[in-house]
Amino acid sequence: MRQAGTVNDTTTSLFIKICGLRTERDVDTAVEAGADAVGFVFSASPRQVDAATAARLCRRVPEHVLTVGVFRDEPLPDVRALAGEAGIRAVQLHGSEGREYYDDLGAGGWTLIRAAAFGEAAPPRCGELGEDLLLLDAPVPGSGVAWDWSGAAAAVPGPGEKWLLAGGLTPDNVRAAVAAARPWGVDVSSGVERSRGIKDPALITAFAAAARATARPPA
Ligand SMILES: O=C(O)c1ccccc1NCC(=O)[C@H](O)[C@H](O)COP(=O)(O)O
Repeated sequence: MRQAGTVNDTTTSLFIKICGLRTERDVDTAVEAGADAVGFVFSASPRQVDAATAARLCRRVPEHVLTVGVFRDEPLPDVRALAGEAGIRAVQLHGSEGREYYDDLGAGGWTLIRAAAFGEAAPPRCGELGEDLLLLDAPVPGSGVAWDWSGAAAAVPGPGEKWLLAGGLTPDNVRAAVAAARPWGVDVSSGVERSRGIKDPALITAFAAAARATARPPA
């Protein structure tokens, strides 16, 4: 069973995160499809949820699935308050939050996910800011825009590092994306939507099945 501050690393399957969930049906579909993590966006977005909604949705999520709150440069007290009220177990940060910000949330017991756009001057390394997991994304998060994943395998995390690939993934391209980038797991939002901010249960199920059928590349 996964604890706060850790992520499951006991299988050779890809870790699968479905992000931007807003309804009971979204959550139930993702859990039934076998997601390892579900994400709730608290930043300004068509997918934004408030703390009460996230709390209601989190209560439906079984213990073995990680609940993740997504933030971008919000004041730290707001993140603590929203994450606490919602009862989420992990915080995913997309902005320019620094080491002290990570340390504070880490001390609060939250699993920490650092999102970074690939192509930054210095290739990111998982753990640099105290995060448990790195997420390599497109320059605009949640945009559904793919990037050149092929550069990531060689240039970014070292062998065996935990990192999630995100940005423009879909049920149709996830297999090729994993072969190109060699991530530890995958994260999707736009690619499982029928219109911006509205999830499609059939696409969630198809994405999870396609990702589940793709073995995690060896470290
Ligand atoms: O989804 C948003 O609108 C959003 C807003 C602000 C910060 C992060 C946001 N989303 C993060 C994600 O949903 C994922 O981590 C990832 O970027 C998914 O991207 P995509 O599958 O390309 O939509």
